[in-house]
Amino acid sequence: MALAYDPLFITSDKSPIDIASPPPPPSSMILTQDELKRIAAYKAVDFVKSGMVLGLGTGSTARHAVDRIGELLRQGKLENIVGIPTSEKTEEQALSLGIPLSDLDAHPVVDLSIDGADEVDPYLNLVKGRGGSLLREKMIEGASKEFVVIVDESKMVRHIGGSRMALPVEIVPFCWRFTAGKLREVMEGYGGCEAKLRLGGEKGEAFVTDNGNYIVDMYLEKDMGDLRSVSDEILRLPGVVEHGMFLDMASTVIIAGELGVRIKNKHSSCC
Ligand SMILES: O=C[C@H](O)[C@H](O)[C@H](O)COP(=O)(O)O
Repeated sequence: MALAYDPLFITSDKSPIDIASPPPPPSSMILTQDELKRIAAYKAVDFVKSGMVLGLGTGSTARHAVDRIGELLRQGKLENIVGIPTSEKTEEQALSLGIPLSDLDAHPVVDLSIDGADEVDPYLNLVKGRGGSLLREKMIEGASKEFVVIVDESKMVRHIGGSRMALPVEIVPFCWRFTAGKLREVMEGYGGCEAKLRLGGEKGEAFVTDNGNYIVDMYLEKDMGDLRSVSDEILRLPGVVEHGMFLDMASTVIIAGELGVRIKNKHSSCC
């Protein structure tokens, strides 16, 4: 499907993202958030080459990238792709598109992963997992030589947690209240948080991840400061499996906005 955007608007910015800059001049073309997601996704698929092992992300943005890869395979414009899905949902989508699939056991090194994110800070640190798929995503994207993140501009934040929405932590179901309490205690040293069990079904039961675990969503009260130190403390808690901060993992972030597409590369971002 043809995209309604002007490729001349694709820019590659060497400075940190300035989210305080004045709004762009009015554009005659109003794109929906989903169209922006698709624009970012299609741009990311330009990085894909025949023969690659690809990490296939999860969520409403990554879904467009997976669709596009399927389309290019069908058209014969891509060949010999092996996809490694980051969730059962993506696996189902990829299978329906005829994308050949494998896993990290068979392919411990992934050439390129493409995935969405819930937040991106100016240093390209991410929050992921609001859709519940953070563990497999972190394993596969952590094993990738290149990790391209695709977002619409609403995902850009000044600091991790800055959207005031959930920072997910995957935990084992055993005594989840105890682990949620420990997470609150840890976070007291970093500005405090509310920590709530994520619920999934109509009957108010806990959301269960593809790995059979629960998710506690942390709502931060302040900028946490030293993210590496928060990460280490959270991961030291015995009931915690993984958290949704993806620190220093993204090599490129593609941001689609009303004015076009900006591309941020890790090595051109600040600090
Ligand atoms: O668990 C979900 C994943 O981390 C998603 O990549 C993330 O939540 C972004 O999803 P979306 O593209 O739907 O905003």
